[in-house]
Amino acid sequence: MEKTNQNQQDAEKQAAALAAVKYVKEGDVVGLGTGSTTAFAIKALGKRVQEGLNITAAASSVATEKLAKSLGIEILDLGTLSKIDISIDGADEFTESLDLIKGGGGALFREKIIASLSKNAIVITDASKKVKKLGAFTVPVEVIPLAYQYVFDQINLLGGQGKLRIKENKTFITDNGNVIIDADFGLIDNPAKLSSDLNQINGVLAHGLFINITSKVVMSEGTEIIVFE
Ligand SMILES: O=C(CO)[C@H](O)[C@H](O)COP(=O)(O)O
Repeated sequence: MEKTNQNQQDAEKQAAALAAVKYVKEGDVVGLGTGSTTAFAIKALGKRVQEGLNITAAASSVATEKLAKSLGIEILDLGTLSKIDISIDGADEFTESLDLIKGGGGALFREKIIASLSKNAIVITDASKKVKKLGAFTVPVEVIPLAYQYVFDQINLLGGQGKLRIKENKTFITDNGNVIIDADFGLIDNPAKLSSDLNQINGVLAHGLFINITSKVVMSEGTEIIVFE
């Protein structure tokens, strides 16, 4: 990506993050996603905390937990929570019907738990993430390692082309100790059906299709903030 485009995209990410952080209220339990857009939100939230806002938070990744703690945000154990008031997370793609592909950063499982627990699951994006149909971005599928080949073959039977995620010349391992298959299904006509088909494969911990979980998408485009809900 050219530098000016990158700067523009970062400015949009930050603007969406700042707009979303305004929804957080005193006393809220806040779910924190993972990624570069969410990092802008965590920093803005940290600032509000330093100014006196009382909140607690749940983190979707080790990286997010580390960043939040460094800013003075108290982190709760996700496994003990039955509800989250509001969550803020990014996405790799979204449609106007609020279906998403997530997991580019590999935190999809905990992100899905956080979004599922959230009364108000807010997604923040720059304008490049909005699509008519999901699927230009491959669907991340988190797989328990011993089921790798089985899941790979099942993805193939569903019409997908899987690829083991590699990062810095090594197999990418998630915070949960699993691997990720990035699955290319082409443009997806029926994301809800594909989501349910992937859920039924033994060995799949989670996949990056987020269907009917999101409350609103706060998107920044140029100088405008557009909210889809
Ligand atoms: O799902 C995610 C991590 O698992 C991220 O929210 C997604 O990849 C978007 O990342 P970024 O904000 O860096 O563009």
